[in-house]
Amino acid sequence: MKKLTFAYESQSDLRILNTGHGWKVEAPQSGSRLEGGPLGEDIYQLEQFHCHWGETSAEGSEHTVDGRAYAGELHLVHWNTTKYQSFAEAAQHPDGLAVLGVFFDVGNESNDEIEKIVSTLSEIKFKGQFTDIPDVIDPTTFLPSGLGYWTYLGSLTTPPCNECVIWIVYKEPITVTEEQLVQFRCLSACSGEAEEFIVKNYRPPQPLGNRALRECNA
Ligand SMILES: NS(=O)(=O)c1c(F)c(F)c(S(=O)(=O)CCO)c(N[C@H]2CCc3ccccc32)c1F
Ligand SMILES: [Zn+2]
Repeated sequence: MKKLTFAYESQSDLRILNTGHGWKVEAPQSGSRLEGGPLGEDIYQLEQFHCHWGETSAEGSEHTVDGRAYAGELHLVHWNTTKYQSFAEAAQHPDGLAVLGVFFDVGNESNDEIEKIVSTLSEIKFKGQFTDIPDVIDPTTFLPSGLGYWTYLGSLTTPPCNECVIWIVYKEPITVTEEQLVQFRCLSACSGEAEEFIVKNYRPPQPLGNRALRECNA
């Protein structure tokens, strides 16, 4: 496969939302582009990013490697702007979306970019709340140093689970702290006073079936 190439811009004025299933950062009309690798000749534009976690650090990722789960997984969701006019249209086609997955390992040093997200979570405790992220976010800082990845054709892991995703999962995890994951788990799934914490929001891996998995050791 050709090398995966990023043209990621630092993003300011990003909005973070509590979806009731977790947090997501919207980057509409972002100038951040992804191409190459398994993406053929098309250009994919960053639409949003979010992440998945578990109630303990023994679980939380939506992919496992030889059966091993990681403490969480960041997803950078892109859509094919070469072929389709909107995200919604792209989500109806097998080559519509490209989602970059980055595993979280728990370690001692907190991830500064994730800290910019964590510092806003107290303002979006309840479902439906949103706030602006004051800092500038550079999505490339979420990526591990080693850019080897696995890729396969799969689906959204959230309803409607359209089979429209070219998954690109990095082999090397990034490090976050237990405290950062604890903050994720303090988000509430409800909009009202009732507090039902989003302690886990990952979908367990599904059978690979006859899907072909390819890898690139960048
Ligand atoms: N793991 S995943 O990458 O499959 C995945 C999610 F897991 C997830 F939670 C979300 S969401 O937007 O936070 C909640 C559902 O809309 C999306 N959002 C996608 C799905 C629908 C939609 C519509 C507009 C923009 C992004 C998305 C998602 F692509
Ligand atoms: Zn996801």
